[in-house]
Amino acid sequence: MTHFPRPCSFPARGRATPGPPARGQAVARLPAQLGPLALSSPGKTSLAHQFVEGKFMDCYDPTVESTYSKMVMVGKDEFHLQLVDTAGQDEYTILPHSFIIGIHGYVLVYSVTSLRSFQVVKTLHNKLYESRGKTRMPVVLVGNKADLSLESREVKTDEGKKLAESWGAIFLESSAKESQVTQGIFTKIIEEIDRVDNSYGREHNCLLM
Ligand SMILES: Nc1nc2c(ncn2[C@@H]2O[C@H](COP(=O)(O)OP(=O)(O)OP(=O)(O)O)[C@@H](O)[C@H]2O)c(=O)[nH]1
Repeated sequence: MTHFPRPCSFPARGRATPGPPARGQAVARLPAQLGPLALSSPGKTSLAHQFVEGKFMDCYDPTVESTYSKMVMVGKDEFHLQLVDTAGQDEYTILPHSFIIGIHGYVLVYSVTSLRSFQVVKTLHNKLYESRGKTRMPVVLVGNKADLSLESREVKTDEGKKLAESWGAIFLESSAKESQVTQGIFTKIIEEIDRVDNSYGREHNCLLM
């Protein structure tokens, strides 16, 4: 039997379009797959919510677009992370400029229980890479819902690992139910943004420091 998660009782998440990033801000996006049904939704909002609020939401509303803000300490440095949780994507989505301009890094989320979501992140990565002029881009690939039973798994850990390797990206499996694992995703993307940015040279350092 197909299980549809209950809708969230609070008002649907609204649109909050981010402005250009200020100095010292790191902006990360979570584009993922189109999710008219919760079953095909990999858990971007749940990860963002766990990261910012420290809670797991066991309900589902399709995301429009939301922006979260959080100060994050990585090592001795403090970052102001602006996080854009995007509406679900699919392989036919034409990426808007706002996905590219002023965005420092991407957390690409698929669900380990959905092969389709894995295929969609591949397409999304290609589109982002092309749109950004094939420059290095900080990416963390996340296989979410790893807490679900082995029988429901459609993407093996190794497949995720290999894909991330082929991109030169970081790979993690996660469960939005687990606070520490979720925090780890955002620490990694900040470290990755910092690493890639530093390797460009001093001028770009200014944007992040
Ligand atoms: N078991 C389990 N369920 C999860 C996890 N992450 C999210 N979910 C559930 O999956 C459903 C969809 O989660 P969302 O966070 O709304 O997914 P989304 O990617 O933002 O979805 P769209 O807005 O459609 O793009 C919800 O019912 C969540 O409770 C997880 O790590 N484990």
